Amino acid sequence: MLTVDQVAFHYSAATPVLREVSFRSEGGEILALVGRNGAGKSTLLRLLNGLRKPTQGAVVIAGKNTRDTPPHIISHSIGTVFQTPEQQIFNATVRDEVAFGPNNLPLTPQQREERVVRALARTRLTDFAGKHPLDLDQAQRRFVALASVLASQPPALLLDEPQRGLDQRGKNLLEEIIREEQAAGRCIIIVCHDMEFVARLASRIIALSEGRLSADMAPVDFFSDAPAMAAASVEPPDTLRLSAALGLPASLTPSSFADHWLARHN
Ligand SMILES: Nc1ncnc2c1ncn2[C@@H]1O[C@H](COP(=O)(O)OP(=O)(O)OP(=O)(O)O)[C@@H](O)[C@H]1O
Repeated sequence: MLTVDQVAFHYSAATPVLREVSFRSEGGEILALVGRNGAGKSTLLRLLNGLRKPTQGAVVIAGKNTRDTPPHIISHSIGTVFQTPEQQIFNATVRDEVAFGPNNLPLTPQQREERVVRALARTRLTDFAGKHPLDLDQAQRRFVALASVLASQPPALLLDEPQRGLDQRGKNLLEEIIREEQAAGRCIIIVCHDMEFVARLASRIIALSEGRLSADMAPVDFFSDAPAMAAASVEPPDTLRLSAALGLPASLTPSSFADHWLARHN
């Protein structure tokens, strides 16, 4: 469904930002894109959603090569929630914002309505449908941006620091929605600096270091690999540190830590 093949990119000829980046996803998985500031994560997102074209190599999403497909067509295959929701919200009501995607798809009025109602319900925005999105708080605006992407039902989702600014309830809701999208077979790519969130959710970690792919690993392997973490400037989540300190098998979540602990003491 998603192929990134030997991609290189530079904004100016002198400084390559991405080099020889390749990975694939068939969907039904959550890819966490990690790396230090300036490693090229946001640039890679812009290549994935077609806002930028690779200098070399190819990005192909749901059979469409971004090189010869306009971004508004690519957006039917890969929906983006930007780091700052204000970057993408432009309608005067939450409902219109969420309806924008479905209104541009070949759907019946009833199908459009169903998608909007469902996306509003999933993001707990039903009661705010008539409000101006910019009258909502920061966390709700993030969910407006997410709802508008969900309503279009693209096969792939790009989420840039989606958990930022959310309280625990918001993070739980976000996690629930991301897992549902994964279960529906979509490919979800999350740029994230929060390693607790990554450890809980990701099925794969794609790490960038100075514009190169430095790791494409399962989280449990990545968080047990000190050189891989150092290259991406990443610290392991607390449960991993604790399990390492106690000589227990690597645990990505408190519940798996508890299982290993109880297994040792029973
Ligand atoms: N529009 C641009 N024009 C020129 N250089 C840019 C532009 N955007 C980013 N860069 C440069 O490209 C490199 C990669 O930046 P990018 O924003 O992709 O990294 P990042 O991994 O997303 O960083 P962060 O975690 O801080 O968001 C950096 O050196 C940055 O200064």
